[in-house]
Amino acid sequence: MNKTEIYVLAGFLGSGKTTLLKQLLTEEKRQNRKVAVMMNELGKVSIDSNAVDEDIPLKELLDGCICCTIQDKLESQLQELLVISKPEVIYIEATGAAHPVEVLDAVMSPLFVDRMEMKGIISVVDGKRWLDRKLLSPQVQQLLIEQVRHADLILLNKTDDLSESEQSKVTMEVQAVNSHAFSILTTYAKVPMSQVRKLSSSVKAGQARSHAELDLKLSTFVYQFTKAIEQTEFEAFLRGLPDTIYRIKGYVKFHSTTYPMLFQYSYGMPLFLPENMNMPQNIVFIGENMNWNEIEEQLQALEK
Ligand SMILES: Nc1nc2c(ncn2[C@@H]2O[C@H](COP(=O)(O)OP(=O)(O)OP(=O)(O)O)[C@@H](O)[C@H]2O)c(=O)[nH]1
Repeated sequence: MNKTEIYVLAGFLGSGKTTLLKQLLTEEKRQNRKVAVMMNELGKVSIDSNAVDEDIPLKELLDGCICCTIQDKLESQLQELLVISKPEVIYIEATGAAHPVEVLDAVMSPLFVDRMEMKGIISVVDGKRWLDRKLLSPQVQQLLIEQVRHADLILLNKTDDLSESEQSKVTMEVQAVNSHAFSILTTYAKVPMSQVRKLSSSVKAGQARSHAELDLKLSTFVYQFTKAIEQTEFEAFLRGLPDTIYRIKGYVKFHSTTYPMLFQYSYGMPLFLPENMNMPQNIVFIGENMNWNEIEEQLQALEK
């Protein structure tokens, strides 16, 4: 099964996400790739959807943020795209108010995570707004920083509004917040497609890297259980996890249960909910500075 590549376009209101989306769609079309788009806007009516040509499957999530109020809707629409349209790539434009960890969380559903390859988060930064960020409320400043901190590729956009010294200042400040992501100065979000294709933020079981290698940034890891495991051993595994794991969710089958249980874990708190049918035993992890290889070994040990 060919997996669909997923890219999340993040960045504050007005930074240039839709402008970027248009560039990417033009380039994908030129390369004859099958594309789909999901757009999330906070208002009741779509403003940016005319940026997408009619022949591209488009799902719109209006009047709510994908990271909170309309997560279920996102799940069903994404599943429909993955199962019916089966594009080679899906671009998801998040609202400017979305936190990257929560967007990843909303997108990586254990029900169909094996159909997709999370390629990464591309954050667009409005250079002037970044330099003037002290004028914004502390919450908004924090959001701007989080959107940069968790990105896999950063576009320092609207450079036509910046002097050369301001461009260097934005570059230095952004790299100080996130030195792992490639950052690039752009006007009208013109980014070389080769930079976009290079991204890869997910790790799948069996693909883990060398032992010492940490994923220094935010990354995701997917494991598929093939057997039932012992609940007490799983709970002991959870207690030993580092606090840089923000989220785990998925379906886990225990020796004591007939069907896999829905399992949710955020910021250290586990929750188990019984299911009454067989679910794919995928489990999704989202964390930062993680050696997923170690986690994979511990999970394999639970299955022995
Ligand atoms: N001067 C200048 N304007 C730009 C640049 N990139 C985008 N814009 C303009 O900035 C405005 C906002 O761009 P969008 O791409 O709509 O930004 P967005 O992040 O999608 O905005 P929201 O959907 O409101 O969050 C538009 O008028 C763009 O034409 C740039 O590099 N320079």
